[in-house]
Amino acid sequence: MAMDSSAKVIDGKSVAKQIRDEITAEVSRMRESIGVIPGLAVILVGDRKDSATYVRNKKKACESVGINSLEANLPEDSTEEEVLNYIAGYNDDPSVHGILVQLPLPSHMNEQNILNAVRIEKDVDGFHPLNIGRLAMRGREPLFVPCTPKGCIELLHRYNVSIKGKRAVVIGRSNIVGMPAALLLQREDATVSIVHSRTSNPEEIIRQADIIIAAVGQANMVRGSWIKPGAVIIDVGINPVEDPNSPRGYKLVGDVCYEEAIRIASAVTPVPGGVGPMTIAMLLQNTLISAKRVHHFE
Ligand SMILES: NC(=O)C1=CN([C@@H]2O[C@H](COP(=O)(O)OP(=O)(O)OC[C@H]3O[C@@H](n4cnc5c(N)ncnc54)[C@H](OP(=O)(O)O)[C@@H]3O)[C@@H](O)[C@H]2O)C=CC1
Ligand SMILES: Nc1nc(=O)c2c([nH]1)NC[C@@H]1CN(c3ccc(C(=O)N[C@@H](CCC(=O)O)C(=O)O)cc3)C=[N+]21
Repeated sequence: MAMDSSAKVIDGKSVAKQIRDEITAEVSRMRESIGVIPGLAVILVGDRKDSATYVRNKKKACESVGINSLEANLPEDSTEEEVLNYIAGYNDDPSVHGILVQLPLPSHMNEQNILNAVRIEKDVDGFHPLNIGRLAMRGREPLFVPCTPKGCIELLHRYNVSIKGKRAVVIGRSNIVGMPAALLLQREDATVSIVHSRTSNPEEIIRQADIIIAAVGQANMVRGSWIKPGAVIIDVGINPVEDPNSPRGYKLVGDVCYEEAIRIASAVTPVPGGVGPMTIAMLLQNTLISAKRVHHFE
């Protein structure tokens, strides 16, 4: 069995580019036929370096497809009320079709109050409890699906990985990635197990997976010996590790040991260049969906 040479790299960066091209075409068709330009508002509180980088990337991505981007940069010591005021302003602003509050928020703020305040019609992150609730229920449809899990499923679809009836294991159960990823896989008729920090024998469970979505935040945690030969691996983790050879002094690695995984899996997403760019593409897609929906534009 030629496991070694058959493993495929799932190129999230190029799929994301393809999706951005599709969005660019739709945005200009919409502008030309009804004169509406989709708008995304991003609220960033504090000056975490990683968050600032992500917000900058989101803004650049908006510009690249012709979506208007608005940005509110609030100081770390802002009050919850100030954040809520910005949300209220964007909720009422008809030029804004999507609102994203960058997470994590400073610890003195109540994340739940803030996420609840975003109008569900503009909840392009899909984090409002009503959207998550609908995602969890059979026969209901959320207005928006969370971007990172949506990007993971989109990669599986675009690489013709069938999900129905397969055993999927999601590692991690966070509100923003693991939990909605498990719900989406279940909606796609996979048989889903969730592994978390209290799981006993995680390796044994992970080894049964035809599809693995890893969203843990632990560099290289999943080893080659934990992987069933031929499994498909979506690695969401983004972990900085020291690297004296890089000009920044660090490099980014996933939650899965890539060098080992590529020898045994049938397909693997790299880090960087895997899920990250897809997250941003899905955010643009959700913003477009929102603008189309309010303006009844097909
Ligand atoms: N590519 C992208 O677009 C994105 C990437 N990320 C990256 O994905 C990773 C996960 O992010 P996020 O979900 O926000 O992280 P969280 O820290 O919120 O959640 C981590 C989850 O992993 C579980 N976990 C932690 N340690 C272990 C372990 N040793 N074994 C099994 N499970 C474990 C935790 O379990 P428990 O619930 O028991 O605590 C928790 O459910 C991070 O590296 C983050 O940077 C995040 C968002 C988007
Ligand atoms: N409300 C909210 N919504 C989010 O979607 C959200 C959030 N908060 N908080 C933080 C996480 C993280 N996240 C990423 C987005 C893009 C990349 C990304 O583009 N990564 C590139 C490059 C990374 C780099 O070089 O720094 C890659 O993996 O190739 C990574 C991570 C969105 N998140």
